[in-house]
Amino acid sequence: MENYIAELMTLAQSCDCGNHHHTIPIERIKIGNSVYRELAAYAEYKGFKHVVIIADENTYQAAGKSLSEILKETGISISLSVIKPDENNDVVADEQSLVQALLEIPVETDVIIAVGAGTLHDIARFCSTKMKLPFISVPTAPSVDGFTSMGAPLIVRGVKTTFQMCAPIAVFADLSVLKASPRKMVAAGFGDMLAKYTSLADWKFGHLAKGEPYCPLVAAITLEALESCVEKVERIAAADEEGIQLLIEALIKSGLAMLIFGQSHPASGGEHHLSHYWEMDFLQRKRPAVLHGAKVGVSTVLLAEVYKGKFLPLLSESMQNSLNNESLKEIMKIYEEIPTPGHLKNLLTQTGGEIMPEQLGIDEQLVAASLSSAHTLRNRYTALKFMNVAAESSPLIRR
Ligand SMILES: NC(=O)C1=CN([C@@H]2O[C@H](COP(=O)(O)OP(=O)(O)OC[C@H]3O[C@@H](n4cnc5c(N)ncnc54)[C@H](OP(=O)(O)O)[C@@H]3O)[C@@H](O)[C@H]2O)C=CC1
Ligand SMILES: O=C(CO)COP(=O)(O)O
Repeated sequence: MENYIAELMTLAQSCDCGNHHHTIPIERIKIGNSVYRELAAYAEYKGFKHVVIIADENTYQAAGKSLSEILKETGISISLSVIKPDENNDVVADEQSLVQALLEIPVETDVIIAVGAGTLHDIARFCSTKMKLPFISVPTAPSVDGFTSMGAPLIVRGVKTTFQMCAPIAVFADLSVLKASPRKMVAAGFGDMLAKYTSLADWKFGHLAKGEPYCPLVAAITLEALESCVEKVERIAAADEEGIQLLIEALIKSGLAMLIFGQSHPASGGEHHLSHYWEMDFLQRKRPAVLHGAKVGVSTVLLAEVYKGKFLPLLSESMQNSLNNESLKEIMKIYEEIPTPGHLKNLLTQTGGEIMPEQLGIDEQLVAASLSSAHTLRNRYTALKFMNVAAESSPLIRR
């Protein structure tokens, strides 16, 4: 994929959207079998003498152990930070995990290797940024698009907040490890991609309605990654080598889109804000975590329903005065083009993903609370925010 990165950088240079495009610092992206030997060769080439692997019990068993053995053969010294689970037995990117990782990274470390899924990558990118050390990404499951992004959604004092940190300098994704990851994580990765239907719509909406920064190139990269998954949903559902490869490539591309833009707008709209709200509620009530991609898959179906059933009528009713007709038509078209909830459910079901909040233990009360409050978690103008802000200011509007 190095050619892909070079192409993106060229396209970004000629993009005239007016936004700053971040340089992609990723020197290598290897997706294949036996790529850990390539990682060891890369580490030697970079002159790294001391590496620290950040993993947890599961991901150490899935990949960290074999990677350590390969690295040892090269004479590189290895330290290990195995992040402890919380009282619900979940590994969470919160203050305790961040401090544990920082304490366990020796001063002589040259590079951090994140071995795991989304949470471990966010812990590693936080440490990497704060300790001014590069980090290498080793995904153990195709579950999120956070491997190549620069944002770290962290739980700080119980609130899920994204901090812009840094991207890895290289990614080594071993297909045999990814194929062996739990099927629920594959379904979650597909859910995180499907969420781009509503996130892309919300991003364009924020731009047209409030002039928020927007980049058509970044949107196109994300859309292309989304469509590549939908077109081959049956291969992803089969979780065979072709399916897993195309899913991890799409997740990596979506992460790159966020990285170029420097913010998560292309990948995270109202559906992510609902998911973050649910996650925080579960943490507060000490309930075991639900996979991020499972939540955003379900919240995408829910929002597709809300946007088509309530937002579109509301929009034509209340926005005619504040937007020119062309923008209004464009916005209507964007939300009309989101696939129907039925179609989204069908896609998620094929991969083994959940489709209804109650399947994830999210009850009606929590859904209702999230629909009226989740928009406050991010400073981003989405249709979800519009519905709430408009509802507050207009007695005509009922949620
Ligand atoms: N930075 C960004 O741009 C993005 C960040 N995110 C963030 O990522 C986080 C969610 O990440 P997600 O990947 O869903 O889940 P986690 O990283 O939290 O991992 C969930 C579970 O996967 C297990 N696991 C991982 N790999 C394997 C494997 N190969 N075999 C067996 N078990 C495995 C872990 O086990 P155990 O922990 O027990 O070892 C863990 O229980 C959220 O905090 C989300 O906000 C999401 C998208 C983008
Ligand atoms: O999860 C993300 C993209 O999939 C990132 O979202 P946030 O930056 O909103 O937390």
